[in-house]
Amino acid sequence: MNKILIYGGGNMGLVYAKTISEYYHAKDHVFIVEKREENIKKIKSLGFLCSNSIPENFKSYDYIILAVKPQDFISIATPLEKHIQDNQWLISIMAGISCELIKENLKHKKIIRTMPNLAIPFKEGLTGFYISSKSLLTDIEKKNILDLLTLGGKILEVEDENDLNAITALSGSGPAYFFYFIEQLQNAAINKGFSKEQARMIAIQTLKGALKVLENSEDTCETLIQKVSSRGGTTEAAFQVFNEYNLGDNFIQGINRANERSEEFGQELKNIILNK
Ligand SMILES: NC(=O)C1=CN([C@@H]2O[C@H](COP(=O)(O)OP(=O)(O)OC[C@H]3O[C@@H](n4cnc5c(N)ncnc54)[C@H](OP(=O)(O)O)[C@@H]3O)[C@@H](O)[C@H]2O)C=CC1
Ligand SMILES: O=C(O)[C@@H]1CCC=N1
Repeated sequence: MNKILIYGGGNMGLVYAKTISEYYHAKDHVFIVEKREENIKKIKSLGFLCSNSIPENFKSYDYIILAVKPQDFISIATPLEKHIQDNQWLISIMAGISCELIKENLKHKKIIRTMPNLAIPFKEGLTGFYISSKSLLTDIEKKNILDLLTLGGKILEVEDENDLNAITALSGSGPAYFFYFIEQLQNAAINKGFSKEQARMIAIQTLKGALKVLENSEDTCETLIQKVSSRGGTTEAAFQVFNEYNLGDNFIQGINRANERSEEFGQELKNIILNK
């Protein structure tokens, strides 16, 4: 059984701790390094090993998941550089931080950069990943890492690391886009007099139904939209308004901005390092 240390016990760090421990039916091979006192208390109350600094037996951990915010990477670089062992693989989930930047700051080559999403605990996540220094990865290590990433759902390897910025904007941030649209449907239902519970049920069931249709169909989304739209009917009327406001184009612009934001993280971190 592999031992895994998670640096950063916030939303995603905890998601990984829970997912890994549920899979192994054990918690004692997961260690979380977290700085926030209230988080440490919560993590310990869930039965995980946790402290605000690297544990004495750090060497015994096979994989180190970097789960702090991109701008906090620099705060973990110094302690990690001191302790990191040649055999340990780093699995970063930080948006926008390149393997090169991690390599330079930790003087360590074994890095997998990944981009998961919030659906990992339900095994319906999508994790894009890029392997830096592939030649250093043994078959057994590759299997272990892919097994670990697959615990959360589907995986997608990219050969060009820049594609991870796009994955971040698409499926990393993606759940939030859908929550936004669902919220609008809920708000519309509430405005029409339905209770909050009814509005939530209407929105969720409509989404589930649409997803089922899509998954079980070979039609494109465009064809499916046509199938819902009776000529001169309500759906067509809604789409006339959506098109008038360029909803689709605006949505894509938002995704493009998220992609740029992911690219910016790396540059911002470089500036922080330069000004230190
Ligand atoms: N949320 C999501 O859906 C996704 C997030 N990601 C990536 O995952 C990473 C984590 O995101 P998320 O979990 O949302 O962020 P959180 O802020 O919830 O979690 C990060 C945690 O790390 C702590 N931390 C910061 N610096 C240190 C340090 N030096 N030592 C120990 N702990 C530290 C933070 O404390 P404090 O708050 O006090 O700074 C915080 O509790 C990010 O890099 C993000 O890009 C990737 C995919 C999806
Ligand atoms: O919003 C963010 O920056 C992170 C990366 C993808 C999802 N959450």
